[in-house]
Amino acid sequence: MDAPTTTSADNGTSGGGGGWFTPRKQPATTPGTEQEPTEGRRLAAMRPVGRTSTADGTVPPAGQDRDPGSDDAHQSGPDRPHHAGDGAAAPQPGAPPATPTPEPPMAGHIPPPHPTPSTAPAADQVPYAVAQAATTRAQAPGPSPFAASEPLTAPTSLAQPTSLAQPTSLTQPTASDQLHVPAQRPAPAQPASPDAVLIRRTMAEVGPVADKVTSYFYALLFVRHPDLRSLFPAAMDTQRDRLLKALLTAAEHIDNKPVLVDYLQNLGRGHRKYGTRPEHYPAVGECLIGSLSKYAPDVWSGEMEAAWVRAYTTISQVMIDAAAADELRAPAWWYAEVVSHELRTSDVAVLTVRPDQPYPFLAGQYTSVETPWWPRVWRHYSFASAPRSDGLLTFHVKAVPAGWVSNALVHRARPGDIIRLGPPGGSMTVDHTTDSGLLCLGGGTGIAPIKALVEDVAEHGDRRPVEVFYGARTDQDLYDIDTMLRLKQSHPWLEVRPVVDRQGLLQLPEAIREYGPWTEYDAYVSGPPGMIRSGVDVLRDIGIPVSRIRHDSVEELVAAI
Ligand SMILES: NC(=O)C1=CN([C@@H]2O[C@H](COP(=O)(O)OP(=O)(O)OC[C@H]3O[C@@H](n4cnc5c(N)ncnc54)[C@H](O)[C@@H]3O)[C@@H](O)[C@H]2O)C=CC1
Repeated sequence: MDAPTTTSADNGTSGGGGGWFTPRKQPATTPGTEQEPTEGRRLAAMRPVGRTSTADGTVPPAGQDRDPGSDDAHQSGPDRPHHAGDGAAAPQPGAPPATPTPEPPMAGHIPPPHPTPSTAPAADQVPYAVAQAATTRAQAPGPSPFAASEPLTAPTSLAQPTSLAQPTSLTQPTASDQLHVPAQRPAPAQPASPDAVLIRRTMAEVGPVADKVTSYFYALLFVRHPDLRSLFPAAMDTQRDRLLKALLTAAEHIDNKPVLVDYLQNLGRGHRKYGTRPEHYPAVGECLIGSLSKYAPDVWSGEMEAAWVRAYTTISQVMIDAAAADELRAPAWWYAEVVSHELRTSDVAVLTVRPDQPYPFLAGQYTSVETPWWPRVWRHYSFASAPRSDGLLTFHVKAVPAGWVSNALVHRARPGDIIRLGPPGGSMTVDHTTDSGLLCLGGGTGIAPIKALVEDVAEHGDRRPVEVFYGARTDQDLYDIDTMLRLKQSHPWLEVRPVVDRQGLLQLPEAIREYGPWTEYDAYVSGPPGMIRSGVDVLRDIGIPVSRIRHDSVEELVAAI
């Protein structure tokens, strides 16, 4: 994600407010308690997780604590890439938002405030299945293999409304923080509900003017609720529409409850790090309705608005419930100190950090990262190792053109710097209930989570065959090949095959055709969006059912710019 970002709404809040929606359940904490009050204490109390301190209090090089195959132990080797990027032109900290002045809000558009949670439309509108899931989930990320059947990728771009009945292509960009879950679940083959029909009608109408809708939405939000501005990055140009896209994506999938609940719960949990509170949701809902009604005047009606209110109420409630449940078991974010920074190539660095509190995650997952140089700008990166006894976390970061976070992490970060981490996400994890082989495709820095998966299999002692195809553009770009070959030497069940592009004649996915058969393998694909797309195509073509193909959300990769 960051590593796959999973798409992530690198920013966001929810909120806007008209009062027509009242959260059913309020978290126990009061506004702000997650953030400022604890921040100073946590920074002051930064402590090692596991055994990382030496007798003199210094932190030893991360590699000293790792097993032979760790990134930290690795040396040499060319290297390379990472993530899709960090964004557009780097903004100046504190730069004003690129939002236009909104036209006067439409008077009387938002229904009057609803006073009590119990009578709020939300409570009644949340389907049982959704409500139940919202209260029973939010536990550990879980190994949740998600079987990928058709990539029901979220819809995406405002300009391209999609149908649940028609799995969208992997090319669809989406938004949100943990949007990758929906991309890999099957869509129910049932007729769209009346609300879904209305919502899609709106989407089709606003699609051609998506940019205007986005600009207006944020302008409205910040003008009406200036207090929410501080929850967003100073420069909004590259991520201003992620929140809106996430909401629209969710609304469009309002019929697909299993996918929607997973997605929204991740979204709700992920929004804790932005400081999002339940009371922010009505503000966002009001501005969402205001924006849509303004730009879809020909189809907008009371019936249409009611459908959106119901959808948003459901969406909000699931997010709020997930965040509240998460509050009981995990911090909104973790501070982490950089303890090791190794430049593998001119643009790829391997960073190891020590979180201030234990950080539970599963091999194959990713997290979001915020640097001190770009406040509130978050990017996703995969964990490059399975969970370690010393609690350290390693990331592979490639500095991409105009990438704020990636360039900061590669070229600016040094041991001692403090970054923040969001919660773990992603379902590209090993299913330990089977003994199927693993066919892994890692392109560029996409090798990071693949390495974690290999370590995970090794730690379980499964002895399952694991075949890794490691693709790169040049020999120098195989920055972690030494590590992978060391792992291979230690584990007879592991095969590692570097695949260097032959002037574009042979790219990673195609190389697997020369080996096999792979029909008994579970497949894992990690790398740039184009590689994931073609990788999934090749895997299906050689007979691996889509339900056995796992990858992070392409949308997140795209969003991780
Ligand atoms: N840093 C991290 O933790 C993770 C990063 N990623 C993603 O991995 C990507 C890595 O970027 P780079 O290192 O620059 O990789 P890259 O662009 O150099 O590509 C690596 C290899 O992937 C294959 N490939 C690339 N594009 C392809 C296409 N369209 N079709 C078929 N094969 C293709 C080629 O074999 C290429 O050599 C980024 O998009 C990043 O978001 C994914 C997971 C984790």
